[in-house]
Amino acid sequence: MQHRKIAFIGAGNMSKSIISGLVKNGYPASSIFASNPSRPKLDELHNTLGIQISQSNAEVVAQCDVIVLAVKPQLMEQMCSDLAASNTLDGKLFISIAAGLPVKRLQEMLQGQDKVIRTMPNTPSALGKGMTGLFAPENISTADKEYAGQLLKHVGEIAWVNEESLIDSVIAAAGSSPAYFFAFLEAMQQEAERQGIDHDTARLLVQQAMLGAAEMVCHNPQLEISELRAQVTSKGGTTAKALESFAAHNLSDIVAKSMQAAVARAQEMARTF
Ligand SMILES: NC(=O)C1=CN([C@@H]2O[C@H](COP(=O)(O)OP(=O)(O)OC[C@H]3O[C@@H](n4cnc5c(N)ncnc54)[C@H](OP(=O)(O)O)[C@@H]3O)[C@@H](O)[C@H]2O)C=CC1
Ligand SMILES: O=C(O)[C@@H]1CCC=N1
Repeated sequence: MQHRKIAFIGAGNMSKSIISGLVKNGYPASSIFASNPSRPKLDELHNTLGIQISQSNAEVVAQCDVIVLAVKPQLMEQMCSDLAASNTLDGKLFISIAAGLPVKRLQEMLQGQDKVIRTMPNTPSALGKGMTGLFAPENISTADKEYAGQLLKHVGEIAWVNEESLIDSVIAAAGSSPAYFFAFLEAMQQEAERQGIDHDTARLLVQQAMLGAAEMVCHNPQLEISELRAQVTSKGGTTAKALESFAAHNLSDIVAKSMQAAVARAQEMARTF
């Protein structure tokens, strides 16, 4: 792929995850720039990954062709307005990773720059195991779409959606969902410890079971996930009892409502920011 010069505006958790994955998977560090108001995160990125850094957004933008908008949604408007004042944005491709900010709103914030692709990545990108949803409006060229897709393929799987509203569903299913799995594992580890297993062993038990389960899902695409569940569930056995307890507490409903809450928050952010 082309290794266009790319600037990450905001060097927080998500930028760090994507940049780590990019460098580990062969995107040249010399073509990756990041800016951030405070220094420590930049220094860490420079020292560990060898990328170019600056505390000035305008400075990195001036040197790059692709700009990743990676600040918190509530800070995006101010940051874009400051950038637009630098008069260095014409012709550049913008890739937003922000939750809840529609392309149209981002174009307004960028004061008329219209080459904006909206994406929703997740933090496992740092290990090359990311999942990113992408949406490109009609004015985006095939070359820019291909670049954005290939860029994010460096850090995991990608899925294009053809309606922008579906990006909110990508947030609920993949952007936010690593945290759901962490919360589930935390609860399991806690209960294993309560039952008498020591802290480290409890962690090993739940993390290895989760990894094994995830690998089984990935390696058996021909099987529905429900079939993999059935294979563990001996008639009259222990798993059946645990699953009965999940059902009695409406696990599916809990999950559905939580994902709907994530979508609703994304929609609320679109109205607020
Ligand atoms: N975390 C996640 O799992 C995911 C996050 N996202 C999206 O990624 C974006 C960033 O989130 P996340 O990385 O978690 O947040 P972080 O707070 O970790 O990172 C945001 C960074 O932006 C910096 N920043 C603040 N103001 C400016 C500015 N004016 N110019 C440049 N940088 C600035 C902050 O610097 P400082 O701390 O020094 O103030 C901080 O380092 C959000 O829009 C979020 O919706 C998307 C998918 C997943
Ligand atoms: O919690 C958030 O708003 C961001 C978007 C998806 C993951 N983190």
